[in-house]
Formats: sequence, C-alpha cells, structure tokens
Amino acid sequence: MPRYGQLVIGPAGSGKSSYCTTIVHHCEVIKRTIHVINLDPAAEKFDYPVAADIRDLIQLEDAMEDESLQYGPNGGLIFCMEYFAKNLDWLEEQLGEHEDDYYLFDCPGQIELYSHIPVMKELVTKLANMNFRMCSVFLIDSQFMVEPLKYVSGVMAALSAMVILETTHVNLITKIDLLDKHSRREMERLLDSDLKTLVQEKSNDKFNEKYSKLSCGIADIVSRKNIVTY
Ligand SMILES: Nc1nc2c(ncn2[C@@H]2O[C@H](COP(=O)(O)OP(=O)(O)OP(=O)(O)O)[C@@H](O)[C@H]2O)c(=O)[nH]1
Repeated sequence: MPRYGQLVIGPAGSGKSSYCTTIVHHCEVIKRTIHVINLDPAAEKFDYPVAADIRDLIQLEDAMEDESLQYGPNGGLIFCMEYFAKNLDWLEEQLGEHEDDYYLFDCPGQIELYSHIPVMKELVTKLANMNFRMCSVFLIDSQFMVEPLKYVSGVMAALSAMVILETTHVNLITKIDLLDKHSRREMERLLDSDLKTLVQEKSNDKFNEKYSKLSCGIADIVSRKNIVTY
C-alpha cells in the first residue's frame, strides 16, 4: 500500500515548523496518526513530537567544528544535507512500515536545496521508491506578497522548487495575520491582477528603468502560464 506525506519546504523563517505543529494538532483532532521527521540539521527546538531527527545522523556543529572541513553555517548545512543524501537508508530504517499513517518532512530553508543542489530531488526519488506519494508544500511569508517585485521573486523561488522536485505542489502563504488592512488589499490585488501591469507600475523609477523590461518579461511569463494559480 502506498504511504502519503508532505515535504514542507520554503525559505528560512517562512513558518515550516509552525505549519507542522498545526497539522499535528489537526491530526490529533481527526484521530489520524502522523509522524513528523525533522530534516534540518541546524534545528534547535520543536513544538511537535519528532518521530525521526536528521540530527541523530549528522548535526550542523559536526560540519562547523571539524578542523578539516571548517564550514560556516551555510556551507555546513549543505555538507550535512549531502551527507544525508548519501545515507538515505538511514531514513528508511527510521520510517519503518506504518502503512496508513501520514508523514511530514520538515525541511531546511536554504534556497539552494530547491534550485540546483540535487539532495532534495534524491530524497523525493528515494521516497517514491519506498512507495511514498509525496506532495510539496512551499510556504512563503506574506511579506513577499505585498509588493509586485518581491512577489515575482517569491513566485520564481516556488517555481524553482516545483520544477526541481517534480512532485504535486501547493504554495501556501503564511503570517497573513501580521498584515494590516492595506497590505491585505495589496496582496489580493497581486493575486488577482495582471502581474505584468503591476510590475510595470513599480518599474518606472530611475533605478529600475534599466531592468524594467526584464522584470516585465518575467512577470508576463509568470502570469501567462498561470503559474501563480498552481
Ligand atoms: N504571526 C505569525 N507568526 C508565524 C506564523 N507562522 C510562523 N510564525 C512565526 O515565525 C517564526 C518562524 O517560524 P518557524 O515555524 O520556526 O519557521 P521555519 O520556516 O520552520 O524556520 P527555519 O526552520 O528557521 O527555516 C516563529 O517565530 C513563528 O512563531 C504565522 O502564520 N503567523
């Protein structure tokens, strides 16, 4: 029987762990067994029960304190994730064989993992071989959604993850409660309008003039392909 789960991804601080906690509470209410796997080697604390933890395999400090490696936090994290990708059998052991249960994978926020580093794709392939049906949930802070140029950048990041991972993909806007009325209206305008026109409005200052053609071209592709509604 297939097993089902979500890869919870998105930029640092976008709310991935908070989302996992919320889903755990929801599953408690609906009486569905759920397992949350921490895949962030730099994570420090969780508000959800951790079923398996990458830090039992490797921790960020291991890479940063090693005399021969001498990585900083970002290089260290990539090193840890590459080490994890070489040891995916460890994950298989941790996951066991719970047939009807649901799984959340709380992932690190480094954007490189969803642009050109193949680690997360290797994870998805491994999970598929283990008969998992995965959905990626890309969380994006609503701060990205209140200004056209930031919005294009956020959409591109989400699109990059979608293209790289090749799973079912859902984009989720977080922290909407922090937006004031004006920002909420702006967000709704962005979600409903022709993005190219909005970017054009913003791109007419002196600094942006040089790049406005490129920004408008990208905005046009994003809206024409309906990427924002996937
Ligand atoms: N107001 C508000 N705060 C939120 C929401 N979601 C997350 N936060 C807060 O945002 C901060 C970061 O949330 P996390 O859940 O730790 O984000 P993360 O994506 O797991 O962070 P990293 O693991 O560091 O990438 C915390 O202080 C959360 O309490 C939300 O929907 N509304």
